Amino acid sequence: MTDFTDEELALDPHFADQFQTGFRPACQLYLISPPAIDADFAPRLTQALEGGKVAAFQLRLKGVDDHAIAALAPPLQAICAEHEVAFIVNDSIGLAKRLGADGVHLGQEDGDPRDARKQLGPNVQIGVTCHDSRHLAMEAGEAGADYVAFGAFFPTTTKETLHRAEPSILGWWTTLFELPCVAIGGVTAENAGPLVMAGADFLAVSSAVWDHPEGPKAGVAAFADVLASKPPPPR
Ligand SMILES: Cc1ncc(COP(=O)(O)OP(=O)(O)O)c(N)n1
Ligand SMILES: Cc1nc(C(=O)O)sc1CCOP(=O)(O)O
Ligand SMILES: [Mg+2]
Repeated sequence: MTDFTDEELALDPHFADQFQTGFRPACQLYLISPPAIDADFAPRLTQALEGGKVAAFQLRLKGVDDHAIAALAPPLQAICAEHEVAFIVNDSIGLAKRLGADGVHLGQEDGDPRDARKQLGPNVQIGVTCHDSRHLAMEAGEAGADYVAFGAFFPTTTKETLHRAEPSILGWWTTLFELPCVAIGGVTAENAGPLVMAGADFLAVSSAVWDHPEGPKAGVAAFADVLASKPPPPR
């Protein structure tokens, strides 16, 4: 692919003419696990999923080896299945395959989406971290990703982040491409409005749900209004 800078991509007024945009469903919640979990996590996950519609749950346990994650994942996977929530594994194509997960999320250093597709097949969702880069997002789309993730939009203590994204990248992406985009990084019910209005297909959220003072059910419920703040365009 030709290497345009992000500035060139943002400014080219004819770029949008090459693409057709289609129907986009309303913005949905993509729940990320806390960075570490203990024995009481399964009931907390159930509570969260009872707080409102959640499209996907990502098991993201940094520093825990794949065997340990494989041992604790099945009950969480079952809870997701009961609630019709896609179960996404972070970082590891092999673990996603071993668990029969609904998807895998890959950072820029976590593996090639083409390899993931070969190993996981056509029905498994593959997401790719694209930071604040239009170029990385187009590369991920070309490589067959099912969604691209931009961030971090706000300061977060869940992960050390080196990139800061602006809502305009979501507007740019959704104007040009049908492939869904995820907004991540410090997202709360209070600050998410501009991300939804800019066109985010998913809000990926961890601490705003797990650290909610009234518990994870209230944490998910708190997002209902902002998710509904931009109705999908009519068909
Ligand atoms: C939905 C979503 N977006 C971005 C990330 C971050 O992935 P990565 O850059 O690989 O960082 P780690 O999460 O692995 O620390 C994500 N996990 N999920
Ligand atoms: C996992 C992750 N990835 C990010 C990125 O910018 O790529 S920010 C982030 C942390 C998300 O957790 P919280 O909602 O608590 O900020
Ligand atoms: Mg990763």
